[in-house]
Amino acid sequence: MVFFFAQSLSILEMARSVSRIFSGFRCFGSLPFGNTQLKTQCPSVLFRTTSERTVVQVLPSIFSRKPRDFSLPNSSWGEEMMRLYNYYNSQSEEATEGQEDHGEQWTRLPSYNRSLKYATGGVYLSKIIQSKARLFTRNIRDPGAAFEYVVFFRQDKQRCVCVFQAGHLLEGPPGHVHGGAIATMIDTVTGTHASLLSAPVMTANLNINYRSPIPLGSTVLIESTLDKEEGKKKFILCSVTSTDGSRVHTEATALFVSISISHLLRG
Ligand SMILES: CCCCCCCCCCCCCC(=O)SCCNC(=O)CCNC(=O)[C@H](O)C(C)(C)COP(=O)(O)OP(=O)(O)OC[C@H]1O[C@@H](n2cnc3c(N)ncnc32)[C@H](O)[C@@H]1OP(=O)(O)O
Repeated sequence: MVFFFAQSLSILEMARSVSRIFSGFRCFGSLPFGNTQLKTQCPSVLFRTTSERTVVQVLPSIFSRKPRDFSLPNSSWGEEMMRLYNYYNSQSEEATEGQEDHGEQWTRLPSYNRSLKYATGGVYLSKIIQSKARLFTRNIRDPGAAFEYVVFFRQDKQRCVCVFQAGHLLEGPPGHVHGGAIATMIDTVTGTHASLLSAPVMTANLNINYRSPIPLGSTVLIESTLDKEEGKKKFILCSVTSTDGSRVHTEATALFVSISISHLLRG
C-alpha cells in the first residue's frame, strides 16, 4: 500500500500538519523544513497551494543514504523521451531574481523507490517487509526494462504531464503495453497530482477507457488535470496520447480521497 505525502498549506501550517501525519513514524525529527526552491537536481518533495509555492526537503532525510532520483535521464532513454524531457525541463527554469513565482512554469517532480522506511510499534508492517518494500513502478533495476517516466507539474493550470517510455517487460498483447501497466501509470500520475493538492490520499475509483494500443518501447504523454475538489475528494481527468497528440491511447477519470495515517494503520 502506498500513500502520498505532500501538503497544501503554508510552511508553518504545513510543518504542523506534516508533524501530525508523521507522528507515528521514526525519523520525523530529522525532517528539515524551509527550503523554498525546487531545482531540477534537488531531491525534494513539493508542497503547493494554488496561491503559493513551497518546497520542503523531506525525502532524503528519511532514507539511510542519499536516495536515487529515478526521474532523471539514464542511458535507456530514447530520443523522444529525451526530447520531451529537455523541452519540459527548459520550461521549468527557476524564476529570475526579483520575479515572483506564481507557478507559471513546469516543475519536475523527483521520484524515489521508497516511501517511509520505519513505522513505530510494528503495528504497520513487519521489519522485513519494511526493509524490502519498494515503489511498484521503480523496483526493476535494469534501466529501460519497465517504467521509465518523469512527471512535471504546472501549478497555475493544475496540470501534470508525464513522459513515459514503456519497456519490454511491460508486454500485454504481443508487442504492446499491458493494460495493467497503463493503469498503474495513470494511477501514479493522477495520484501524484492529487497528493500535491492534499496528502495523504488513496485511490478510491479509477475508470479507464482503452482506445488504442500502445506499442512496446514507445514514448507517450500522460496528462492529468484537476476536474473538481469536493471536501476530501479530488476528481482528476487523465489522457494518454502519442507524443504529437495525434493518437489517443487511453482516457481515464480518477477519484482520490484524503485519508489520515490512522486509516492506514487500521489496514
Ligand atoms: C511529490 C509527490 C509524492 C508522491 C509520490 C508517490 C507516487 C506513487 C504513486 C502510487 C499511486 C498509488 C495509489 C494507490 O494505489 S492507493 C491503493 C489503492 N487504493 C486503496 O487500496 C483504497 C482502499 N479504499 C479505502 O481505503 C477507502 O475506501 C477510501 C480511502 C478510498 C475511502 O475512505 P472512506 O471509505 O473511509 O471514505 P469516507 O467514508 O470518509 O468517504 C469520503 C467520501 O468519498 C466517497 N467515496 C469513497 N469511496 C468511494 C468510491 N470508491 N467511489 C466513489 N466515492 C467514494 C464517499 O462517498 C464520501 O463522499 P461524501 O459522502 O463525502 O460526498
